[in-house]
Amino acid sequence: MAPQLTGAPGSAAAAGGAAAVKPQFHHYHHHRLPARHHHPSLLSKLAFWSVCSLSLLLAFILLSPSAAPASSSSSRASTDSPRRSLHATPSSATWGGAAWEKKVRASARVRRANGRGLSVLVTGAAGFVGCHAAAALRRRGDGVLGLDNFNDYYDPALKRGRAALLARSGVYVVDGDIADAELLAKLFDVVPFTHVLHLAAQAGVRHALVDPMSYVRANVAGLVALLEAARAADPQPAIVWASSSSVYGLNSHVPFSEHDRTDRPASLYAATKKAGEEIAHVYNHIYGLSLTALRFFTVYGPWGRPDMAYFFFTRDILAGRPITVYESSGGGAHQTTISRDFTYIDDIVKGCVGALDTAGRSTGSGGKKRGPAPFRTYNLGNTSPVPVTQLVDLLEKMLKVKAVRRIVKMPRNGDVPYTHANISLAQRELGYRPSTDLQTGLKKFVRWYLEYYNPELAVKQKQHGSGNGKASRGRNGSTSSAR
Ligand SMILES: O=C(O)[C@H]1O[C@H](OP(=O)(O)OP(=O)(O)OC[C@H]2O[C@@H](n3ccc(=O)[nH]c3=O)[C@H](O)[C@@H]2O)[C@H](O)[C@@H](O)[C@@H]1O
Repeated sequence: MAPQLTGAPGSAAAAGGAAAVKPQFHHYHHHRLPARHHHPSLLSKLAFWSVCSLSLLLAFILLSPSAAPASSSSSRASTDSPRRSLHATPSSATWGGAAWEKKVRASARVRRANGRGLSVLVTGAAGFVGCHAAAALRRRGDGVLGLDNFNDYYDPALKRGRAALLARSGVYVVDGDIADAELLAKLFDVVPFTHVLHLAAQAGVRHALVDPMSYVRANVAGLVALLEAARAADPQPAIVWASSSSVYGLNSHVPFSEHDRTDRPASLYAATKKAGEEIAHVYNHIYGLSLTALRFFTVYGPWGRPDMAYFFFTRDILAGRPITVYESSGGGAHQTTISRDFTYIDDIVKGCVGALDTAGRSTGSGGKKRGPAPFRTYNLGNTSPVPVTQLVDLLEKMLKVKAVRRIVKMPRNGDVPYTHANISLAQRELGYRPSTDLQTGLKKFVRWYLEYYNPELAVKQKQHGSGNGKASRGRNGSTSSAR
């Protein structure tokens, strides 16, 4: 791991920019009615069905982020001046213009001495996994361009921090949304990407109870927007993308193998990832896109996601706040303890890079399939599940603070009790070999966390090898991240 990235952020929450939608379709329905010859009941029926169709159409448009009007594209087609993205993002992103294109090209340029390398578009590059993967690719000389909408699912400052690190190593992260078809078309136009590492997503299992539509926008509509752009691109890139261990849902056959059932998701998040796997199959089948889905198992590490348990447990333990630890509500052979196959970020990054390196080519061009292309699915886990209670024990030891535990029965919030990856397929075909156990990886996370959020405590712990856990809050504030 490069010194600047001793941990990693997970997949960035993507898409979902609220587009201003102008309903321009009223006339379409009206002008089809020959007004004079209608019987009153026929008229009322027609009026009724018109209203129904209009409502449906309106609902569809309002719920679809890719529905931004593509009007006035000609006036915006100039490459000479920057323009606002069609999809508002919290940062009011701009893109376009000659200087912008130059930056995009420079970032995506392969830097290996032999000139042979990948040119990769990394979506969700300001996210946890995205930022680490982009940095790893850049380190070996591949061309890397990032794309992220910097949304506020969790503290955007953390995402900006990751993007700043990438900028220092020469990776530019375009501030834009995967659902912005115009932006994607432009990117593929400017750079003939060989690969896309698609990590932009709405992540998090429990948040789907709070904002279900954000999952549909990012993980379904956003994925389709990306695949549409990729299938129309010439050359078509090979695509490697983040699915999730959560697709195994209520599967109780362990360890989870790629051959196991994935048709019983326990959360909307899982259902949208599963939908993504099916959608990917369609694009592989019709357009010859090379598609590889990676099922990540609870990825953790430095620069991680504040919405994940290991992260906010750390924050709350340090602040002396109680943490809620779920215990099994019983039933099922493997469900006595809530456990996760926690997987360290560097191992996940190796899996991503292995998947990119072994991805066969897409066979289509300009939207036309020329032959069968690879369609692959791999588990990327650690293959050694650890109970969540043990995770808390480890954190207490490393932080030197006793946690205030509130033990509660696991609520029906989309969580599954147990995950355990069978990784033999990834081992065989990607050369994937995870090498970091939870204790080692968590130590690296805690070191990063203290340095980032609580540098005084970090120094104290380093100097004295002990801490009282009540040290002052760091310059970034240990409670700053949104959940
Ligand atoms: O592997 C995956 O596919 C998924 O991993 C994580 O989901 P999860 O494993 O549920 O990770 P956390 O949300 O960090 O939860 C870890 C464990 O802590 C437990 N937990 C969570 C929250 C809490 O307050 N208390 C608690 O005991 C959960 O039930 C779970 O067993 C990510 O959040 C998902 O985005 C990802 O797709």
